This record gives sequence, structure tokens and C-alpha cells, in this order.
Amino acid sequence: MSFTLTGSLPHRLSFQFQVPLVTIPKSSCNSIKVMTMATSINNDGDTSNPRKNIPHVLTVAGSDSGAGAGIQADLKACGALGVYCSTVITAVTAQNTIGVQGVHPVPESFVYEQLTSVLSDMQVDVVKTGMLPSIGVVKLLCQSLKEFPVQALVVDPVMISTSGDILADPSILIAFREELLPMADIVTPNLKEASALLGGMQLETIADMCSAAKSIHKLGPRCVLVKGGDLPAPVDAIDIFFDGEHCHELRASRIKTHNTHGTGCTLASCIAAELAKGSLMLPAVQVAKHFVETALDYSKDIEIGSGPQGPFDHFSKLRRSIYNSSVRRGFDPNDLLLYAITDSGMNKKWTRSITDAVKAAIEGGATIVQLREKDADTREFVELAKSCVEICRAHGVPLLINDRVDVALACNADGVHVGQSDMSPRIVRALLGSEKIIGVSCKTPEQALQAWADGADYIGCGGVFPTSTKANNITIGLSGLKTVCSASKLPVVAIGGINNGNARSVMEIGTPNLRGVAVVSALFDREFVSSETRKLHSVLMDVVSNK
Ligand SMILES: Cc1ncc(COP(=O)(O)OP(=O)(O)O)c(N)n1
Ligand SMILES: Cc1ncsc1CCOP(=O)(O)O
Ligand SMILES: [Mg+2]
Repeated sequence: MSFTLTGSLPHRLSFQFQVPLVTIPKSSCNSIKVMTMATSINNDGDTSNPRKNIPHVLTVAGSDSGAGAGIQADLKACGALGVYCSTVITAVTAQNTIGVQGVHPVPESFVYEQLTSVLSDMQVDVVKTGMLPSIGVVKLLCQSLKEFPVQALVVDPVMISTSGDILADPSILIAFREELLPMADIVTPNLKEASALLGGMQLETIADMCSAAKSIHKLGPRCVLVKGGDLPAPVDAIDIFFDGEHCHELRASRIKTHNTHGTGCTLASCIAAELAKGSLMLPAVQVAKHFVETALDYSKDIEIGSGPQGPFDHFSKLRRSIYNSSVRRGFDPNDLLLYAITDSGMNKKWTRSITDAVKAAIEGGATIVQLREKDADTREFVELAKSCVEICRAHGVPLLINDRVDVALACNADGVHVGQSDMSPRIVRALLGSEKIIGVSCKTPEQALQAWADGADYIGCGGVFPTSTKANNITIGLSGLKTVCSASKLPVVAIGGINNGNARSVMEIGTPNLRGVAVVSALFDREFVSSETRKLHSVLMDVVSNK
């Protein structure tokens, strides 16, 4: 069902909105995405120039001068996920990697003025809250949200900074419990905040987190995410998500780094950004966790400031997606970590399209994709490749074509993978130019050196284990892989019979230029591609973060 609003704008434009009406039950824990399409119509009635609404998150939080957390983290997280972010600043803090040196709350009346300015004019989809320094600010925010309802409210109940500094008056708990949480679609406390919301309850185990999530849910939010980052040294970063019915245990690899300042703000902003794009709640939380895990991994060695907790880089993934620009991007060997190679036979068997298979692999954490479509007609292959290039580019994941330089040129793929009996990499380089990625299959040190001399960017080495995906392929074992890696001047990705049961043994052969695993059947000869990819990704992240 929809209704039409018409009105007029200044100058020569009039506008028309199609507004679908939806009713979402409170217990569904889904995002409430009401899509609006504004179409500008000129005086001739021409509708050829539609105005698009960009998903929009408003963050109501404090400014962090060091830009690792707070408003600055929220802006970066939303920007990295392609979502517009407006800001209402509740306090200005002087802080750096050492701690918080000062807090200057913005007068409550001026917080309200900012809220009114944004909400009365802009089409905000989701509001995300961070530092709310006083009861007065919480009350004014709730009042504004009643006056200008939005589709979802994400509450990060910031009370104490990770350096131990107090960021909100302790009396704020009453306002959280009585006013804000009943309006929230999700609240994302860490262990200390969950304990404070529940009057000091001890939280030491996953079972404790689950019962805390259930108790916080009784305060009114649709969903609760209790973050277990402070649990005593578990292997994974474990969070508990409660949707009013089930407790889900969400795991991500625990990255060894001191650059963790702003992870809470970033996680909540990513959830808000995904909800603004129309995602359901659980997938939004999963994407947010994956974003934080990847950003921490990419930033684990950066050095900003001299204190114990540094910020991380929100844009690592975005930078990887600037393939279309004229700037030479260079091949990033980190991209080889989880190399997903398609197989049309397998995807046909599980009745899914190649594009859906590629989307699912990326969702699960694939870091590079190769289209290996041995049976496709050329025309069909080019069309498929164009769609996959679009999908991969939107996610900052490089897309390579197996064997077919012509198809790679036609779809402007990021590169080509060739074997010993395919076109020589030297000719491929001459055809593709210096910007594109070229991979070469090698089983021996001699082949590896030749590939380097021919201008390859990486080596695909295998089959490491027996496989039925490629007929008559000689198996070289872990020792053959080690021999090639040791002789190679190039980064190497291992291939052949690799799955989440043996990937660790491959990655632990002890040669630093082995950068990942390439897999076909372990992802695509399975019913659920994204969860299989996620499992393998988790094994790989575990290995690399412990190196
Ligand atoms: C990453 C990666 N490594 C090796 C191969 C195998 O390539 P090739 O030897 O040309 O065999 P086909 O895949 O063409 O059958 C690969 N495709 N990708
Ligand atoms: C293309 C290729 N090249 C060497 S082994 C192989 C097949 C890898 O497939 P799987 O991951 O299913 O063993
Ligand atoms: Mg080949």
C-alpha cells in the first residue's frame, strides 16, 4: 500500500514522494526500512532526472580530538559503508592515545537546537547515540525522537572510556533505563556497561552474558548486543546477540593489536549504517563485526600517538576499491588471504546463480574472487563477468578471470589468472598493462622464478592436496608448497583440496610469503556459501593474527 504526497519547492521544481506504508511488529527485531523515492519533475513534466535518497545516519555523540572514537569514528564508519552521517555534538573532549584530558559538555539547549536543525530538515533513517553526558540531554533526545520519528534507534550506552575516564554522569543510568532503552531497536553495552545497567551484576562467562542480554531486553529495547571484548583472553571476540527469542553467539577473530580505540563507536555506527541501507538486524550486526575485525587487522601495526591505545584505519577497505581511478593502486598481497574461485557446475548443482554465489562468498569474508567458468559461452561469460565486477567493486574485492584475457579486457576485471599451458604471463602483461593483477600457477621453483621474470604479481601453488575439482592435477603436498614458497620472490596462494579442516596446516608451513588459500569446492560445493566462507575466514584470521 502507498500514498502520494505532493507539494512544491522553491524555484522551478515540484516534487512527488511515493511512500509505502509498513507496519513492523516490535518483537521482529528487524530494521524498519521505509524506502522513499523522490522524483523531481521539471516544468515539461520530464521525470528523467530522479533524485535519490542516500541512506542517512544521525549520530548524537561526543567529539574526540584524537579522532579515534566518538563523532569522528561514527563519520568514518558511515562514510566507509557508503552512508551519509549528520552529527549532533553533545560534548567536546580533549583526548589522545593516552586518555581523556578534558570534557566540555555542550549546553543542553544547544544540543536540542542541533537535533531540531537536523531532524526537521533532513531525511534521517537511523539515529545512533554515543556519549550522552546528562539526564537532560537524554530527555531532550527522547523528546526530539517523539517529535521526529526515525526508522531505528541504535544506542551505544557510553559511560566510561576505555582509558577509564567517566564520560557520563552516573545518574544517567536511570534515564537510560526509563527513557532511552524502551525506544531503542538495539543497545550495545560492553561487559562493564551491561553490568552497570543491571545494578552491578557480575559478568564473567558467556552464560552470564546471555542472561544479562535477556535482563536488559526486559528494559525495553528490541534487541541487545552484549560485547564480550573484556572476557578473560578467549581465542575469539565473542558477543551475545539477543533478539527477544534467541541468544546468538557471534564470533570474530581476536586481533592482537593495541589500536582498538573507537571499536565500540564504530561497531554501533556500522550497525546503524547497515540498518539505514535496509538490512535486517542480525545481518547488520554481522556486517558490523566483520567491518571492525577487518579494519583492526589492517591497522594492527599502524603507529598514531605514544599512548597505550591507538586508533585504527576505517578506510583500508575503501581504498582497496579505488580500482577504477587512474591512480596506480598496486597489488595488495593481503588480498590473497581467502581466494574464492567459482565453478559453474557446483553452483548449478546447488541451484544458485554465479552472481549470488559471488555475493555470498564476499559476505562471508572472501578477499579476492576468480571467475573460473570453463564451460561458459564467451558472450554469456562477458555478461556474467560484468555483473561480478560491479558486485566486487562495490565491496572493494578484486575480481580476476581464469584463463580468458579477452573476457578480462571486455569487463574491465582487475586481472587474470593463467596456468603453465595458458597464454604466457609476459604476453598477458603486455595486453593488460601494468595496473592489472596477474597470477600464475606454479608447481616448481623454476616456474616460480619464471613467473616473476614474466611480470606476475602472485603465484598460485598446488595442488597441495588431492582434489576432484581439476582433473589429472599432480599433488605436490605441503613439502612441495614450502619448496616453491621458499624459492619464490612473489607472494603465494596455496590451492588444491583446501578446506577449513586443513587450512591451518597449510598456513602454518612457516614461509612468510604464503599469503592465503584459494578454494573452490570448500565454498561452492556446499549449500551455504557465506557461512562456509565465514568459517574458513575465521580459521585464517586466527592463524594470521597469532603470527
Ligand atoms: C589462484 C589459482 N591458482 C591456480 C589455479 C590453476 O590455474 P591453471 O593451472 O591454469 O588451471 P585452471 O584453473 O585453468 O584449470 C587457479 N585457477 N587459480
Ligand atoms: C584449479 C586448481 N588448480 C590446482 S588445484 C585446483 C582445484 C582446486 O579446487 P578445490 O579447492 O575444490 O580443491
Ligand atoms: Mg588455466
